[in-house]
Amino acid sequence: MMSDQPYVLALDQGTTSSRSILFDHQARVVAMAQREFTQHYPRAGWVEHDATEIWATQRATLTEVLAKTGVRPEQISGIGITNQRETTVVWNKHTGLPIHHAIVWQCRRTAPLCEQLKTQGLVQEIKTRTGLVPDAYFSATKIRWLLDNVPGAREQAEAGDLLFGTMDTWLVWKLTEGRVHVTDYTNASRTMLFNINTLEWDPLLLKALNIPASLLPEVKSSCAVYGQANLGVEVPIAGIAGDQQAALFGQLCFHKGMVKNTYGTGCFMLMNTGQKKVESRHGLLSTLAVGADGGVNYALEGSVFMGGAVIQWLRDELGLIGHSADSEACARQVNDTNGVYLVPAFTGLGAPYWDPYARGTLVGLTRGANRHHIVRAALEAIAFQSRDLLDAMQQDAGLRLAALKVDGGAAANDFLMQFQADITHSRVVRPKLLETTALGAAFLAGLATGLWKDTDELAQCVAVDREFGPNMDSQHRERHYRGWQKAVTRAQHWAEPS
Ligand SMILES: Nc1ncnc2c1ncn2[C@@H]1O[C@H](COP(=O)(O)OP(=O)(O)O)[C@@H](O)[C@H]1O
Ligand SMILES: O=P(O)(O)OC[C@H](O)CO
Repeated sequence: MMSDQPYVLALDQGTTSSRSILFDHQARVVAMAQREFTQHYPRAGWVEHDATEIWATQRATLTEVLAKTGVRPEQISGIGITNQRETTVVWNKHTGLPIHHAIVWQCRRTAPLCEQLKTQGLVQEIKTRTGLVPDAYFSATKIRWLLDNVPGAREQAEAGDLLFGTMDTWLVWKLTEGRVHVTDYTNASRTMLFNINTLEWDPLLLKALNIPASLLPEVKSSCAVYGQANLGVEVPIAGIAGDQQAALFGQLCFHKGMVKNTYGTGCFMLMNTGQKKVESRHGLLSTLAVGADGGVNYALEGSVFMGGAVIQWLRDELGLIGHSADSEACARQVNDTNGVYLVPAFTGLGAPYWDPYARGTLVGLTRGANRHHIVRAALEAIAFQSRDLLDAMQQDAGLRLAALKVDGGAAANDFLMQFQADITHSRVVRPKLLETTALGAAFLAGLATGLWKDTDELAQCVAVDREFGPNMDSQHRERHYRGWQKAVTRAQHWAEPS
């Protein structure tokens, strides 16, 4: 079989773009295609995507990759799907049409509903059952909002006519032409409706949020055949994982204590904690991940909402740079930030602060501050937020990390990576292939279909590009970090709860 089907196709459905990447048996990228799609901001703090446009862009990239390479669908052993997590779409199962735009993970519209959950005394129940904190970030309150606000939705849901999905579920539904309604454990664990102890949808939370169970997909392992995609011939969909868990797998963090940090739109640091769920005492989440055998492992996660997105903001809203990559040269024009700190709390602060009312703040400005200082402060902010996560993680796990594995688009920035090593006093290890999210999905699908036989074989496919060693004296490091912490206090609790 291997010689006839030497390829695996990863569909990476991200927050700002849909990508398809074709890998060969050595996990080399044969071809890649990418399409951006529209970000809708109907009100301050609200973010939506059109799921129909997402499907169109994803399908177009798939077609493009095959056309570019001349690879035929029958040569593909399997499809792996990885996706922006939590983003919620609800559709009618008869027409296949979404009832509303998808509500994106970044969207803050359900913050008041989360306040209600807190006053109902559900904080501890949510934490124990789902590993999460009541925050607008997760899918549960987004589903509830759709049922309460889209005319007729509640009645249709009660009648069993509606289906819910995160983007993995939506893509599988489309690829199988409405035959399969499924998700995997990692995506389910981000909904705030899934019990990560029993590995089942949680009846108490469904009741508390008034969400009919008939909306929910079947939950399966991340490494399994879910159904056949119709690409002219049938190709098995054989791997699904939320993008951060896929990156953890793609970075070969199958075992307890291994950590990766992804610098994409947001920053997401995950530590595999093996078969044991670790409950954080420092504002991190417990979530599901994928173990070496493709089965369920637990992870600690720190989620930062604004990572590379702050660089896009410098580019698109402030016009300080022409391209994201220009941020590096711009930051290197100056030796420091001249006392400037930027806290990019544009959609509140995620871990470890969980403050939906925090807002972006630029502090420490003096007459000498220029655009180079601000750009440098933005890059440093990405690393400071990651240090917040790493400190919390090391305290929760009771260990000191020797090395941080990094990936994602902004990990290409050498200035950022060096500053990350300096400010965390850790080695930072960057792989040759930064697309570890897609790689993780490809690995899962390749394992499920027998393209690769085990994780030892996967390890042969991954190579290090560069390591960054810490090079900042400890006094300077801690003084600078204290400056960041002070700046964070200025950003917190800024917006008025509505
Ligand atoms: N060289 C760079 N320096 C800093 N940021 C970068 C660089 N290249 C890309 N980025 C940022 O990384 C993000 C894109 O990374 P990517 O992993 O593709 O994100 P996502 O999967 O979340 O869409 C963008 O926010 C972009 O601004
Ligand atoms: O699409 P990304 O890479 O920004 O990832 C989004 C995360 O999955 C949100 O939890």
